[in-house]
Amino acid sequence: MQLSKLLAPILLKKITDTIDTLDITGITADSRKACPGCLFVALKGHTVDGHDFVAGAVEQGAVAAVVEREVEGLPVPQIIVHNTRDVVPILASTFYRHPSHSMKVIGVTGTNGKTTVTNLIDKILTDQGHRTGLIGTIKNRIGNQEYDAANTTPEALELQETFHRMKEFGTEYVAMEVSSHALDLKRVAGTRFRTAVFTNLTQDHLDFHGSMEKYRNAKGKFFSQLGNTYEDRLVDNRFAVINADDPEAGFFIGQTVAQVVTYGIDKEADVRGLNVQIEAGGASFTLASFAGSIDLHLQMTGKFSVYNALAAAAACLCEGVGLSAIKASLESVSGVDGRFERVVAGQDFTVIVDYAHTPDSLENVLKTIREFAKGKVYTVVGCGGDRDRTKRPIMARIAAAYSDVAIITSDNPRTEDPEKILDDMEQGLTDVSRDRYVRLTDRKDAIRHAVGQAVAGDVVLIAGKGHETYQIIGTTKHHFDDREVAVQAIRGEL
Ligand SMILES: CC(=O)N[C@H]1[C@@H](OP(=O)(O)OP(=O)(O)OC[C@H]2O[C@@H](n3ccc(=O)[nH]c3=O)[C@H](O)[C@@H]2O)O[C@H](CO)[C@@H](O)[C@@H]1O[C@H](C)C(=O)N[C@@H](C)C(=O)N[C@H](CCC(=O)O)C(=O)O
Ligand SMILES: Nc1ncnc2c1ncn2[C@@H]1O[C@H](COP(=O)(O)OP(=O)(O)OP(=O)(O)O)[C@@H](O)[C@H]1O
Ligand SMILES: N[C@H](CCC[C@H](N)C(=O)O)C(=O)O
Ligand SMILES: [Mg+2]
Repeated sequence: MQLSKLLAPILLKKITDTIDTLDITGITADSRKACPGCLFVALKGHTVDGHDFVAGAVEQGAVAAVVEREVEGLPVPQIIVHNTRDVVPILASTFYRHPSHSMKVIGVTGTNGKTTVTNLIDKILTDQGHRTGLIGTIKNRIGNQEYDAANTTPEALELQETFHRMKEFGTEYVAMEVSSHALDLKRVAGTRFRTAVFTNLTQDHLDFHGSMEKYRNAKGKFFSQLGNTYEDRLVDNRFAVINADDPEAGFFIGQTVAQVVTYGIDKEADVRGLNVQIEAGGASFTLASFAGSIDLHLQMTGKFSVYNALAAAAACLCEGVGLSAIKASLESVSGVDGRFERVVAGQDFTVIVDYAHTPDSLENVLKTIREFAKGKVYTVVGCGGDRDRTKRPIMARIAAAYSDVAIITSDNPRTEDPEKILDDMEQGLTDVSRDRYVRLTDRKDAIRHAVGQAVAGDVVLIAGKGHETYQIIGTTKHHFDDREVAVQAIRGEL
């Protein structure tokens, strides 16, 4: 693509040399991925500054660079802009010819439930015979082809390239998770969304956002940007699907000019779950909506699963999918990888692996378990290193409050000292008696201990890692799968 065409929509401060005849073959923000003929964009990161790698990118073949400040001695033209992070999503979307404009992209944001809701939306739309794509924490998928996901929401360049490949494949619908980091770091700024879904807002990521208000405002941007240009509104409908029961529902509704569709259980809503029954093997409810009412029996349990099903149903009702089709798809889902996943290896007690890594999700999962546990509840839980420190004592307190025994342990300590993370967790246990919790730094020891104590009728919850198949210690990823370790522990092979 001609560089001058690519730069047309961008407000430039200065160009250091003529670019009239320059064609570029690609764009990258990572010097290590620079190819001959590409454009390099220098981003200031949390660890390093991309401006320090412009020369390296040029050595690898970059023919021009977009920068915030001129780098001395470069043999290629430099395009100087005010903020490269603002510019990169526009460049990415323009380079790939705005792929999100020709698909219906349904984005899901919220502290908990994004992966589950996107998977449910994807299931309903795929069952309708649509070509679909999925972007999220566990994996990205185009048709039947799966790709590893480094982040829940990819950086703008990777995202637009993924959209491009989806479009080439003939994808009609994309269900994607939109994290608050992505909103803050402008990863989705170049994306046109058909629908924005809000699940809930509770504490997480305070290390990154600084306060709950800033965290909420980051998510608010998703709704304020939805269909907010005149041109956008002329094209087709935009929907904001909002959890009416969340205390912040009003805030999110107030942010958007899109058509609001609410869902909920406790409060009046456009798509409502009535007569909710939670059992060990699933959840039943009546879905009452503007399209009629229908009874549903989910294989997934917990009130939170009803919310996730309602969110997915509301988003798909906006697409004109019929209620009975929605029911059939939702009822056929046995669960999502690593979310309330049962581990069965011949034992006479229940073992559940779940991705609860926030105070709210842990509380929800434990409340659900408490509703059907006949015996004792053992909870294995840790908190991630290099992440929100303030959630650590809260999560430990929740684990102890709802369990007979809480086993606090490590969950991706990353570059922090695992013992310090456990010290932080223990701050929440100062008034909990010592026989109600155990501290075992090694996650294998913690799982072995919980499984070793459990007898018939008991429940062991292993929380925090879900689908993850690794434990990050320092900067090294070691293979670790809670489900595998649980099976080994049950079989006495640990
Ligand atoms: C805080 C955060 O989001 N960090 C992301 C960020 O890393 P960073 O700011 O440290 O980047 P950096 O290493 O300083 O590099 C700055 C720039 O220099 C470039 N560079 C760097 C080195 C080099 O040799 N050459 C070079 O050009 C880099 O490509 C980059 O453009 O940019 C990286 C490259 O795209 C991301 O992988 C990284 O995500 C890290 C792995 C991460 O853990 N992110 C988490 C916090 C996150 O985003 N989580 C949310 C989900 C949360 C949830 O769902 O609950 C998510 O969407 O995944
Ligand atoms: N609607 C919900 N409300 C509260 N907790 C939920 C909800 N849905 C799922 N959970 C809990 O949160 C955990 C994570 O669910 P899920 O992976 O769907 O969320 P997520 O928002 O994608 O998380 P992440 O931010 O890590 O990507 C689940 O394992 C479950 O414990
Ligand atoms: N998306 C979340 C995942 C947390 C998963 C948990 N296992 C941890 O490592 O803290 C994050 O990056 O904060
Ligand atoms: Mg997710």
